[in-house]
Amino acid sequence: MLSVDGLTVRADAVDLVRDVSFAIGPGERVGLIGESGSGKSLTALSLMGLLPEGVAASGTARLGERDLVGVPESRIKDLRGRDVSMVFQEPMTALNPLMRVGAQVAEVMTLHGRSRAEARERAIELLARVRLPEPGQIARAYPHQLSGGQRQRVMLAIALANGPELLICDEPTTALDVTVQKQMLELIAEVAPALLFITHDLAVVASVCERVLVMYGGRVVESGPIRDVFTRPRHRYTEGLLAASRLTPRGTRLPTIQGGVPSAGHFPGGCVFRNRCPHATATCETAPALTGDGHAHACWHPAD
Ligand SMILES: Nc1ncnc2c1ncn2[C@@H]1O[C@H](COP(=O)(O)OP(=O)(O)OP(=O)(O)O)[C@@H](O)[C@H]1O
Repeated sequence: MLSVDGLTVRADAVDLVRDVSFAIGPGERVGLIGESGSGKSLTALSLMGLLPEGVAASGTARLGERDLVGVPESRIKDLRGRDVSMVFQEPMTALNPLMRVGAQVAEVMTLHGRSRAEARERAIELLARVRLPEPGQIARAYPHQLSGGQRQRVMLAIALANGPELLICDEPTTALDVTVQKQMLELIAEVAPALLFITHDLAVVASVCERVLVMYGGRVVESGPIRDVFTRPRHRYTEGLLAASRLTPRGTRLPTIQGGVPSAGHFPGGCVFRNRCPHATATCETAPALTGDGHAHACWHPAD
């Protein structure tokens, strides 16, 4: 459904993103990881027609039959927020502080042709869909009256308003505390029609996505199912990322605890794997007894 081929992003004759190709099918959740400056955001912004001035994309990106790259702003404007939409890291800068949130959710629908009455009604349904309590009341609130997590849910409601085929999230939970982050990640995984999810955090990508693309120096250096990439990384950069992450790298001999159940890691905010351990050979279970906070993660895989 989304098909990106040879995407290159350039500024002042310098390639910032080089020859990136990937596809995302309906319902698929794909992570885009890589260090700061590796080109993740520019890749995403290219698909939204939102590159900064002086930065240009070439190559092809198609959503179904529609071109996203190399088309005039007038054309991409019709697709943006309707067929493909994006949730950014900081909702406070994306929301209009002077406008009630219900009106902001409704606006993205009236811009794409819905009547005002219909848009207002649907805005409340959307606020309920992103699990905001008392959606009617929230609709009348201004952004500063909501918590960071609530504002991010409003952004998600806006992104979903026109029933997009693809949702792009760029570090959507980085600014949130761990418990709120976990709830938001679960919600995104549940509601995204198809997802491109950008993050620095490998544990987050393992909890939300089925497939992952690893960017380094503007290129995709590795891609595949999470399980394969995280257990058998082929690129040295991916190995380094895994070693530096909260995930246990392949081949680590894990301590045995409590009747022979070995533990792979402890995630204070909750087990991000929810029994879907990315290690190919792992048996995995949540083991509340381990720490008493209900969120220890027990996971075993053999050393080489
Ligand atoms: N407007 C611009 N003009 C020139 N170079 C830019 C511009 N925006 C970004 N870059 C450069 O392009 C490269 C990729 O940036 P990008 O924002 O896509 O990285 P990223 O992987 O998303 O990083 P982060 O995780 O920090 O957001 C970086 O080297 C950055 O400095």
